[in-house]
Amino acid sequence: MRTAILGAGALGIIIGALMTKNGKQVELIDSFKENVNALNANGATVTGNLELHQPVKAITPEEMTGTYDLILLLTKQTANATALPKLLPYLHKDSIVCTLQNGVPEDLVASYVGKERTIGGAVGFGATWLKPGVSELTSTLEAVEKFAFEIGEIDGVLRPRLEEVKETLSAAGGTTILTNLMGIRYTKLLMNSTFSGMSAALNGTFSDVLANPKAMVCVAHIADEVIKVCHVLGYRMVEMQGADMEFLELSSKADIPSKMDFYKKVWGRHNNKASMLQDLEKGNKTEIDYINGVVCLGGQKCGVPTPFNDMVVKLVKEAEARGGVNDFNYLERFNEIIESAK
Ligand SMILES: NC(=O)C1=CN([C@@H]2O[C@H](COP(=O)(O)OP(=O)(O)OC[C@H]3O[C@@H](n4cnc5c(N)ncnc54)[C@H](OP(=O)(O)O)[C@@H]3O)[C@@H](O)[C@H]2O)C=CC1
Ligand SMILES: CC(C)(CO)C(=O)C(=O)O
Repeated sequence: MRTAILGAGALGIIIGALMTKNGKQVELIDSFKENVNALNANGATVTGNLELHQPVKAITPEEMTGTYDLILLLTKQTANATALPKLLPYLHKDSIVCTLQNGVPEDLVASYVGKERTIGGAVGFGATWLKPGVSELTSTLEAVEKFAFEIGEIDGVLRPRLEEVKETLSAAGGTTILTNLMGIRYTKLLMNSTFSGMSAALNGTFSDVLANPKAMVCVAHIADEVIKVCHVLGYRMVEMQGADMEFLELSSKADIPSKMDFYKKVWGRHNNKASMLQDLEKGNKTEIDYINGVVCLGGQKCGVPTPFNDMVVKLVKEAEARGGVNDFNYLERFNEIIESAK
C-alpha cells in the first residue's frame, strides 16, 4: 500500500516516525518547507512521553508524484478546502483517504475526494508540535499502544479495506475497527468540545479547567448539549478508552456534582493543552467551527439549545480576531447562562 500522511505536524510527525520505525514505508507530506527540510535532514524527533529519533521521508505537496493507495489526513480541518482539491491528481479510483482529524470531517472530506474513497477515525492521544521536525507526545505511551485509532466506514459497513488500513495504522499504535463511526465521532467531539473548547476559550490546560469549579459547571453543560444533539441526530456515544460518556447526560443541573468524579477519572490523566489553544498561541485560525461549532449547528438543525457551546465558539473567535489568547476571567461571560440553566 503506497501510503502518505498529509500534514506532518503534531500528530503526523509521531505517527510517521512510529510507522517508519515499525517497517512501513510512509511519506510525510507537509506544506511548511522548513518542517520538511528538518524532517529530511535530522529525521523525525519525538519527545515527551516517548523519546524517539527516526529517519523519515518528507516532501512538500508540490513534490508529490504518482498516486497513493492510502492517505492519512492529518492537516487541520481549516486546511481542507486548500489541501483536498490539490490531492485529487494523486488519487486513483480505489485510493483511500482516511481522515483522522477531530470533529466530524467525513462529509466535508467526501465532498472533495468522493464518498467511496473516504473513511475516518478518531485519534486517542495528544501531541504538541514543538519546532520543525519535532513533536511532543503529551499522552502516555500506553494510550498510543492501546487506543491510538478507532476507524470505520461512513456507512458502518465492514469492508475488507478497513483491515488493510488497520494493518498499516497498527504500526503506529493500537487500532480498532468500529461499525459505528459516528458514535466514536460524537464521543470524541464531546471530549474536544468540553476540555479542548474550554482550554482554548480560557487559555488553560485540561488540569486548569478540571481544578476550577465554575469552569467544570460549564463543562458539564457543554457535554450535556453534545449528548442531546448526538441523540436527536440518531447516534449514541460509544465507549472510549473504557469511559462511557452517556453517563454525562444531565436531567437537570442538580445532577452536575454527581458527574465530577467521572470527569476527574477520565481527564485527570490527560494534562494536555488543546490543539486549538496551540493554534491561538501561534496566531492561527482554530478548528472551533469544526468542534464546538458542529454541536451548535447540529443543535440549530434539530432544535436543541446549545448556549454553552455557543459561548465557547464566541470566546475562541474573539481571541482569534484579536490574535491572542483569553484568560480565566472570561469565565464571567458564562454567568448569565449558568444562572438560567435548568
Ligand atoms: N494535536 C493533537 O493532540 C491532536 C490533534 N487531532 C486532530 O488531528 C488533526 C491534525 O492536528 P495536529 O497534528 O495538531 O495539527 P498541526 O497543525 O500540528 O499539523 C498540521 C500540519 O499540516 C500542515 N499543513 C497545513 N496545510 C497543509 C496543506 N495544504 N498540505 C500539507 N500540509 C499542510 C501544517 O503546516 P502549517 O503549520 O504551516 O500550517 C502543519 O505542519 C487536527 O484535525 C486535530 O484536531 C486529534 C487528536 C489529537
Ligand atoms: C484531546 C486531545 C488533546 C487529544 O487527546 C485533542 O484531540 C486535541 O487537543 O485536539
